[in-house]
Amino acid sequence: MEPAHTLAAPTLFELLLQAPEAQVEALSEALDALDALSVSVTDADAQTPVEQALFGEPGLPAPKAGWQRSLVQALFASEAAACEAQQLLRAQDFFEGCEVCALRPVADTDWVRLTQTQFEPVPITPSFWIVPSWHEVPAAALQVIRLDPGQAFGTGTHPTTRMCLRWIAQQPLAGLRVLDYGCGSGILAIAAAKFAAPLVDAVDIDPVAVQTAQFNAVHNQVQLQTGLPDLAQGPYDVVLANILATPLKLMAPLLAGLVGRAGHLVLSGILERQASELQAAYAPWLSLQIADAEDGWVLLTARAP
Ligand SMILES: C[S@@+](CC[C@H](N)C(=O)[O-])C[C@H]1O[C@@H](n2cnc3c(N)ncnc32)[C@H](O)[C@@H]1O
Repeated sequence: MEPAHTLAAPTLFELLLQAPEAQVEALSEALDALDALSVSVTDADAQTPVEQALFGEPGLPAPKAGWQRSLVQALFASEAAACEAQQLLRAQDFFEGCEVCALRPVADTDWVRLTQTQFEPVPITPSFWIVPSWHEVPAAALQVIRLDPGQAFGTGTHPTTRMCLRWIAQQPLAGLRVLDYGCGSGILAIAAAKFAAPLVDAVDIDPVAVQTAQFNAVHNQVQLQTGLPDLAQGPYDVVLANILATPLKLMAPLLAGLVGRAGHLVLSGILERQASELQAAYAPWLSLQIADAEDGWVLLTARAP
């Protein structure tokens, strides 16, 4: 078994938010997208005279996602991930009316067990799997990325990552130059290299993600050029970016400008209801279409002329 370098940190970090009922669902989905290990919602007014009970019919889900004032607790594997989630959430339109109550370490005495039980091998296609280092490779897995959950987003368990991976697995990438913008763990860049792309750049604003991507590339026997965003110098045949909708909108001129002639732009991290805003933001350069959808998230792709 390979050493699981990312399991060394014994502490989880809690991001505690207060949110009005209408925002709880969007907030929980976004925390999930930001690689929270778990998200739980409780009544902010519990044990007070205005406490509300939420009862569903027996056998049916609760009638609402949250209480009038909900406490949303998300656990992260690192302080950096919790801080980044906080910053990205603050920039989202649905954060209005929400507030951050705490960002603090929480003791976790059985982190290895918790992590290992939460991350099983993930099939992307019947023959392409993401497999943690402590698992045997499933017999059906002909193409494999070995990846452990750690300090950077991207384990293959989230729909936004899975949709990008499915897209990569369907493309003839031989001879193409690929950029993974916002690489996190490097999972998309590693997949592109495994699916025959000869030149792959992976960039992130978070230096820990850059390091993690390089570590994961070495452990998967692929070559990536990793670095901070300045490393990205177009034109690329494929630009992949799985970031949230607000930063993707702001980065429209930059990302569209990195795509070469007949190149592909692949954007993820976008909720269904945000697709048209993104299409409008990129319209001066590229015509984004919905190429895939999963659990309320969409994958938007465009081909340059
Ligand atoms: C949702 S994670 C995606 C990770 C991985 N590519 C995947 O698909 O699972 C988004 C990543 O984008 C990075 N990021 C956020 N804003 C960025 C920006 N303006 N420039 C570069 N990277 C950014 C974050 O640090 C984070 O690692």
